[in-house]
Amino acid sequence: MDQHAQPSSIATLMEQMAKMTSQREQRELERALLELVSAFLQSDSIALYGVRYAESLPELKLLQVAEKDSQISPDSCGWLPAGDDARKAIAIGRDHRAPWEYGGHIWQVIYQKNNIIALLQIEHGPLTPDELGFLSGMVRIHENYLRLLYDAERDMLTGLLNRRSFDARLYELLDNPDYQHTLALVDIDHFKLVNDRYGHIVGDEVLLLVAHHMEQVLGAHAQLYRYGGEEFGIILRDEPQLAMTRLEALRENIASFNFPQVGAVKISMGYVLIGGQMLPANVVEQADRALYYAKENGRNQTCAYTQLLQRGEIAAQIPYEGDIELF
Ligand SMILES: Nc1nc2c(ncn2[C@@H]2O[C@H](COP(=O)(O)OP(=O)(O)OP(=O)(O)O)[C@@H](O)[C@H]2O)c(=O)[nH]1
Repeated sequence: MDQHAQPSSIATLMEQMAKMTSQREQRELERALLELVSAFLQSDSIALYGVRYAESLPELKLLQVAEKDSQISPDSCGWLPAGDDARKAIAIGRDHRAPWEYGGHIWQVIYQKNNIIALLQIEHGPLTPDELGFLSGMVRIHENYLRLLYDAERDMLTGLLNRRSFDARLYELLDNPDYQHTLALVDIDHFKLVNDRYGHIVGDEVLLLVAHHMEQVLGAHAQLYRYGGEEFGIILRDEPQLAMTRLEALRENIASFNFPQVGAVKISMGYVLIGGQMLPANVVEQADRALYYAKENGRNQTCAYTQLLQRGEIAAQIPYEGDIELF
């Protein structure tokens, strides 16, 4: 800790707190939390790590760092197995959510929906009761805002990302194409029949289970969205050939599952490489046309827009040139 640093005034802290609670994006919210804690504790080094589990062992990824003269860029850091101190802090954080001092650091876990998703590591000596209370309170406020952000971007029924997040992600990908991505649209076959025969609640259960299978089969390779109704969107970090293999694995996985009460449920999919299209609406339209073809030609299959085009099965799409979208 810097012995000569002046404690921040209440006015400065309130301003920092207002800044934190005005954030609408997770990374900005985390950045503001670090600034606030840094202003209050006058610590020379604070790091925020993301936490995930690989075969029940915690792994950490540096998300944000507030450090004097730091050369570290969080963007260059990947997931690494948690060190002994961090592992201990996470284990203690499961029962004890208050800040905890160990090995010259203060550790504080951050929860989201009963899971530890992040870990604060603050270089600091033992905290006074006031400092402990402040840090604890700030982290609770941060968690409340994380929850609001989480709910705003998710679908209530399936827990997948919602349509709003889908649109935002497509804009992002078309604006900054980094490496290849594929968009697939998924539609449950004859889903109306499920609702008609077994009722809406069973229909909801089918949607939930389909989402669960998507997470199980594609979770590590794709972002999953509930696009609307019984339709899902998948953005795969793969070129179309590999995407096809993964999508077929999903289709077969769902087709072989015995859905409670309903029995067999099938899905149809259409996909396209993201890139070169002018607007998100063009990408969606291309995937949708491949999906429509799959539906019209037997269902329970996966169709590629580009292949259908090359084979002359569908006509080329006329891009929406007049569709001016201002963002
Ligand atoms: N249970 C439930 N049903 C939904 C939900 N959203 C949309 N649906 C139903 O999904 C069904 C979609 O039916 P259709 O668009 O006719 O398509 P389909 O029966 O799946 O037939 P194909 O797509 O042609 O194979 C309708 O019955 C909607 O009421 C939901 O959140 N829960």
